[in-house]
Amino acid sequence: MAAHPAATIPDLVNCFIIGSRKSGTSALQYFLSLHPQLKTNQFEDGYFFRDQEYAAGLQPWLTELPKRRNGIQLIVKEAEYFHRHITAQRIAAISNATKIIVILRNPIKRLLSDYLFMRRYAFAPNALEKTKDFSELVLEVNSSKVNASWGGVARSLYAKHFGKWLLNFPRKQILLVDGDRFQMENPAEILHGIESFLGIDHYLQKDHFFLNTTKGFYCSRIRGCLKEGKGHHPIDLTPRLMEILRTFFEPFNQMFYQMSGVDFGW
Ligand SMILES: Nc1ncnc2c1ncn2[C@@H]1O[C@H](COP(=O)(O)OS(=O)(=O)O)[C@@H](OP(=O)(O)O)[C@H]1O
Repeated sequence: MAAHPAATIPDLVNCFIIGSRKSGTSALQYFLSLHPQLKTNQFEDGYFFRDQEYAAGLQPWLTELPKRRNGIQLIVKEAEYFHRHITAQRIAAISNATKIIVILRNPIKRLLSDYLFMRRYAFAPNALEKTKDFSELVLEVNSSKVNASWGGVARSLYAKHFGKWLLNFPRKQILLVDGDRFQMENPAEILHGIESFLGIDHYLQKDHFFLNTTKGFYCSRIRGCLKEGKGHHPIDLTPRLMEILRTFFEPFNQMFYQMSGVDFGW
């Protein structure tokens, strides 16, 4: 296990929302931040997988986080942690009592969202997503074989990533959230379950939220919707490509259901 300048601090952060990327992590964090017993990070900094920052110790990282007061829990959201395997080991080494929330969406929908996000916002001008169509990236050249070496596909192989977290955290310390349901329904019921998981008061109610029909997403009545940039119109895939992707992901999904004990029905 990686050495770290800090001693183990059992409840350094009460809970991490670790991903997966493009599954609704921001909405989950935003809605939870309405709870008076929760504080959350403002920026995602990838601290636990960035070797240089991690080696510098906890103090600089901690100063960026909200201060915890009695009775207030700290939740840190970093959508990249789920598939960055070193993170599980490093968090467990420092803060092994911390709880973990994983929100997951249908892996094909997640992959599409990931692609569209990179196409719009990737910093690197030579990012493949900027110049290539989805179908060019997702299949190997002149083939109907899925290109599993493309990061977008790899990030949707949930069994592979979840296994690393199970090696480092007891299953009961990890809560799985259905990101498709979270997006489509009033989020209050799922948030109720999260309040129970965290051991905090049941505060968030259905009437804290409303469906913004223009955006097609639930928003907070008091604080409004998530910032622009969240919520893309999906692209249509041909039935053939859809079938190739379904067949490809099926065994990984089944493996994930077995490992987690939850059948998401993807
Ligand atoms: N209430 C609400 N408002 C806006 N968006 C919502 C909401 N609930 C779920 N979602 C879905 O969240 C998707 C973005 O996921 P993340 O926040 O995890 O993305 S990120 O990895 O942090 O960039 C985003 O995906 P895209 O639609 O592809 O942008 C949404 O589908």
